[in-house]
Amino acid sequence: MEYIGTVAKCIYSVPGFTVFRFRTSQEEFTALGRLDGIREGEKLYLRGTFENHPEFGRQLKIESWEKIIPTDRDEAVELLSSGIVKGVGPATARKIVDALGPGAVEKILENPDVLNSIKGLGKKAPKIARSIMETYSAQRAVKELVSFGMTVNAAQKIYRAFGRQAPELVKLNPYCLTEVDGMGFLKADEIAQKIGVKRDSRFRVEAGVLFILNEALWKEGHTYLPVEKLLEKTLALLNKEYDCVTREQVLEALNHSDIKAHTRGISLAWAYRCEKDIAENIGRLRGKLSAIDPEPVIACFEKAHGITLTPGQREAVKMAVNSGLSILTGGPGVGKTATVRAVVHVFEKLFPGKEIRLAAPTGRAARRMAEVTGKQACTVHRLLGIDRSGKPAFNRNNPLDCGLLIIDETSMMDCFLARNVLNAVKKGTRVLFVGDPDQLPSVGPGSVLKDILSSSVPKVTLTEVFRQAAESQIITNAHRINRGLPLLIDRSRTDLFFIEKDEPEEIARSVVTWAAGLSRKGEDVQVLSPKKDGFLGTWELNRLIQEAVNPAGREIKYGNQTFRVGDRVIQTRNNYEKYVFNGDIGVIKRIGSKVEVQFNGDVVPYSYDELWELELAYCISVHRSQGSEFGTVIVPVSTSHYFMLARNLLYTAVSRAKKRLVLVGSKKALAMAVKNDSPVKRYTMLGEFLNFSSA
Ligand SMILES: Nc1ncnc2c1ncn2[C@@H]1O[C@H](COP(=O)(O)OP(=O)(O)OP(=O)(O)O)[C@@H](O)[C@H]1O
Repeated sequence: MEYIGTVAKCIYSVPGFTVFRFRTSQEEFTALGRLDGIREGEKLYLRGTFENHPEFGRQLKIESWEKIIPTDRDEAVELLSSGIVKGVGPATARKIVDALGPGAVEKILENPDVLNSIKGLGKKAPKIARSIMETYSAQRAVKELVSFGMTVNAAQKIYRAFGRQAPELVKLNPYCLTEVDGMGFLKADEIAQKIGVKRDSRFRVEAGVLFILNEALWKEGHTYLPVEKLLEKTLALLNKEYDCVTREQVLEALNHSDIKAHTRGISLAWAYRCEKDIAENIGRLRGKLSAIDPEPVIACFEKAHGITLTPGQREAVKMAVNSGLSILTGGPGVGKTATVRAVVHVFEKLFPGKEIRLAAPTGRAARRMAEVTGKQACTVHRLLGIDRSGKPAFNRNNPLDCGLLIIDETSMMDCFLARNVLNAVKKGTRVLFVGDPDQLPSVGPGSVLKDILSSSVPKVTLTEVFRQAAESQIITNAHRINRGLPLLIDRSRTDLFFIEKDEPEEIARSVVTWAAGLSRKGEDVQVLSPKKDGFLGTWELNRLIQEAVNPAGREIKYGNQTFRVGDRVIQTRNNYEKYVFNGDIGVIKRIGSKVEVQFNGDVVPYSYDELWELELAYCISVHRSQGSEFGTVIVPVSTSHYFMLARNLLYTAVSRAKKRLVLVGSKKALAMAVKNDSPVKRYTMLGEFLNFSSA
């Protein structure tokens, strides 16, 4: 349906999205869509379809729109005197239209100098011209960008990023589009071809190299690629359709300021710098700070807690209180937490008055740390005071004021977070990293914990599983998996179940029955899947479990997901404005003009346009579950995701379960996963930087 009318009232507006009342000669209604820079009183052409919103009723969802340039005298006067130019009222507006005719606005757009010929406008002339240009420039730029072959949405996004010069910039180098959120190389390349950029242009080759390095960084965690690998991937990308780019051209493109060539290969310059910073910080912080014998204080701790620390735990306490930087590692149930408690106790006695800070990369891990140590713990983001723009308040110039900093779940720290943490530590502070290197690597780039472990930084690895922990079949089997041994299950006990099913459909049905049954009882239950797609992937299992546990109620559709009040959801990116982070799990409390999600007490509103940040969380990926523990964990194990069946994946999934683990699948798949110990190697520089600096 198409409509022409005027904007009667703006109701809600954020960049790229506006809700307003629209008045045509027949009726007035609410319209909403991806509009920018519209004002009350403006005349618009709208095309869209009416839909019925559960709360706001009938409203027009705009598919395309245009500001109409007035062509009759009254409309031209109305526009010019509508307030778009300060100080221009009806009299001046009439003067302009009298002089330039009913098409005055179009004439000004074509040649702003026409205003100079009108007597009495004086200094107002350039101001009027600028306002008119601005009013219509977005539309003109968007139109031109659309003519390059992009969608209106994409064109608006690009206009917001580059402003009025967007079409010129895109014509000059369409690969500048890769700087715009959500506009990768492939899209830019498509546009470049449409506007006739040569396939072997330097811009294209450079953009191709940067694309491959970014993909390697963000999708596979590599902070560099060996030259041959980079060449192979870049040439495959650029010569996919036609053989047009040579090896030499790619090598030449490596002389780009954003690219760093080094002994091992090629990095993005800033990623290289990041690992270098980590190594420099470690060099700055490491070393012996004291030579205290903590034994007498350890004895007090043992008396107070009624336990005797093992030799490994004693060594770890001694190491932590005397070293600038040290690492404590080990699998589940080996006494890491008890050691952390001892370190805190001993440090408090040895250095009274010095502050101790505890933190972990995720909210759930931080809460667990606080529970088990009885001390306050926070997320690393909060520790560093990371602000809305992602910048930390604590850094090299404004370091944290504490004597001891303990970070748990360090296997989850990617190189950017690790750099930020270490930047914020002043010399003299003792830093203890605690983690399990056999867990999956961090979601983000790098292999920080493993790389530091490969250096000569002081470390203690605990291996003995304590009696209490050994009583748990979950813990003993986690260790068996880690050692490549088959699972041992005592069916008379209730903490570990293996439900044997072969077909993916059967597995899915059983997973849903278990998940729905336990969550109806109010238990803390989490399904973990190795992948997103397919019958046993997170998308499909979420849909099935939602159907079983929350089939009806107030809902909102976004993409291929339906969110309902009561649904469990997960945040999928760090949002510093909302202070909600990748991996935080919440529950939808209300769906109105905003979707309100409760994360541990805080209710956070999401506008429709922000719903892409959320996913249903009845089932989440094993990667996302890192650093969290759940009462019951249910894991489908099928040969249908055989390529993902790696030992560290199963180990991570299993060790997320606190009280009960339910494995559903085939024995063959389970055996394959346990056997497959060839985790994909990440190409990182940190190990080399550290070994070089300590050599
Ligand atoms: N020295 C000790 N003597 C006796 N029991 C101990 C000792 N150290 C730890 N424990 C007990 O062993 C169990 C496991 O210890 P802890 O929770 O510290 O392990 P963890 O490595 O932190 O495990 P997870 O990573 O699974 O949390 C706990 O019940 C703890 O109280």
